[in-house]
Amino acid sequence: MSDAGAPPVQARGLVKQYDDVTAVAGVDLTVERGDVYGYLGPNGAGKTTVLRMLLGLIRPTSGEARLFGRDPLVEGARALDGVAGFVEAPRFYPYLSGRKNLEMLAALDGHGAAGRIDAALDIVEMADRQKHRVGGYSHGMRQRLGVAAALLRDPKLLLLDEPATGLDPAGMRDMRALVARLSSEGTTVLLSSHLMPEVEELCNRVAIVRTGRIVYEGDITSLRARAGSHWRLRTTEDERARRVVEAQRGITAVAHDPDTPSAPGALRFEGEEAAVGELSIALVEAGLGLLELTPVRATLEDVFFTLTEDGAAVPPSSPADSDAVAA
Ligand SMILES: Nc1ncnc2c1ncn2[C@@H]1O[C@H](COP(=O)(O)OP(=O)(O)OP(=O)(O)O)[C@@H](O)[C@H]1O
Repeated sequence: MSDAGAPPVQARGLVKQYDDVTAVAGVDLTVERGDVYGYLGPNGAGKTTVLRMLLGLIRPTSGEARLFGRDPLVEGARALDGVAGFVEAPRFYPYLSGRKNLEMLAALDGHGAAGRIDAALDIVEMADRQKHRVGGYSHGMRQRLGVAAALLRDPKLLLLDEPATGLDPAGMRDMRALVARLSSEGTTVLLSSHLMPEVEELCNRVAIVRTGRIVYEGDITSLRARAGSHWRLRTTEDERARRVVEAQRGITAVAHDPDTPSAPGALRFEGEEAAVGELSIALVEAGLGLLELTPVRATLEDVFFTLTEDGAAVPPSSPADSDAVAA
């Protein structure tokens, strides 16, 4: 049953097992109204599989998904009221024009979709190419036509699987502008991506996934705060500098700085600004010349790689249910 206040997307304990491959290993996910939610992970992390389960295209091995409170496996097409998007690349008849493809989709969809074709083509800036055969479209134009097809449903929720992947820089910029525009007009968006800069630019919330499991979920601002920072120091005398740094109150995690190969004696450490200020005085008082003392802030890209690369601390995968229904 639909619930007027239910979030656009809610998943609890989603698991998808393919023989010995756990594609999705227990995903909890809530997308609230107005979110642009990034489902971010490297290739093979299970992004497409999650989107397929959310749309009811495949059956989870265990767990459940709701769209506006409706279960796509129980309510079928009705659960997809107000929901649109594409999983992997959108597909069209290549020998028909973009417009003809949209007309066919609109005829299947009903609900006034035919009346929205012109507006949808305008929004994705494809009006001038609508009469051309899709077979001659660039990848970016096909992606935009995919979004136009989704807009025919007048969606309150858009699910987009890697919408900018494979696009050239201009195509990426156009796609990002399009998503930002749809969001500003009130559409909730869930998009998958393997590109942190894209998610950082577009999304207010993010789930970072690795081998089917969420390793971070929350808003981008908190993720940025978590990125942390350290300091880099170069002086005229490496060994003595290290002793002064290690003796300084408030300074921790002192180590050689591997990011400065041209200066093998460079140090890195952590500390509040006040302690670093005192350290700089102590260094000068010890007769050391300061060549560099720089705060180094980790980027979100760094955090993404730390969370998703092999060896990152992730709880072990739980065995998936055995009563799988093959999709
Ligand atoms: N139908 C299937 N049968 C067997 N294994 C599958 C199937 N679909 C996906 N997998 C496996 O599940 C894992 C997750 O795949 P999925 O396509 O969801 O990842 P993804 O994050 O979307 O990656 P990509 O960005 O490369 O598409 C992969 O190891 C994949 O090989």
